[in-house]
Amino acid sequence: MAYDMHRFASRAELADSLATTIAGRLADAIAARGAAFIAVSGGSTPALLFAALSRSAIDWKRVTVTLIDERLVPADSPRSNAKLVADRLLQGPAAAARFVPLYHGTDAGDEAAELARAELAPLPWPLDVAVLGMGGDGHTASFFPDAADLADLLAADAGLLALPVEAASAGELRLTLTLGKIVEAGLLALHIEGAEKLGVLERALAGEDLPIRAAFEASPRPVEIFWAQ
Ligand SMILES: O=C1O[C@H](COP(=O)(O)O)[C@@H](O)[C@H](O)[C@H]1O
Repeated sequence: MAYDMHRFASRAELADSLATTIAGRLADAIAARGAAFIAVSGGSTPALLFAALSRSAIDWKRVTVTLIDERLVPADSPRSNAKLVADRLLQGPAAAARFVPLYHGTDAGDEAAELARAELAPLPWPLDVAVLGMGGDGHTASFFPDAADLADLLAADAGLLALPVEAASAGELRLTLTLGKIVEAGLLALHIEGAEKLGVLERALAGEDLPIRAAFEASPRPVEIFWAQ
């Protein structure tokens, strides 16, 4: 397991630094092949990051944005990660980006996964950037510790692209990108904030069997950890 730890004095500094790093990777991808592809997480953590990233002066019309994971809820639900992206990231210059959601109007897990796969398959894989978050329970993407089939989900064929996830602690049914597709990203960043999450991450890195550990184990390159108190 390899990683680089980037610590910041404030969450605003973290957001600016991570946004600059991501924008640089996207600009490099655009220069190299005319397009860039990023998957972002939802939840409560990324709002500041999204605001900073949305202001980046890159050629956003060449950028495709999708989600690391999603709750199977309508796009106007406050629980929707797509809503967070629409409200906070796809603003200003970044409004020109193409957004590919994971939720397509059904909350039936297998059907939702099939619809998402059809949208995801033609995208320009591998991801240039994947931004993971982590819950206080050690989940990342929608790999929840109490998902009955967690081992199968983590080991799923990367080519499946999207997997349905059911876990009591997750609330709604969810979709997640496969771990294999996430860790293929040219830049795999983990964005976490607060002492509690840092403690959870440290336990995972020390050997505790939490889902976040699987991302580090699967990643072929160092995971870039961005943390602020
Ligand atoms: O459920 C989710 O939680 C994680 C972490 O969210 P946070 O609110 O603690 O920041 C997030 O990475 C994931 O995308 C989201 O669906």
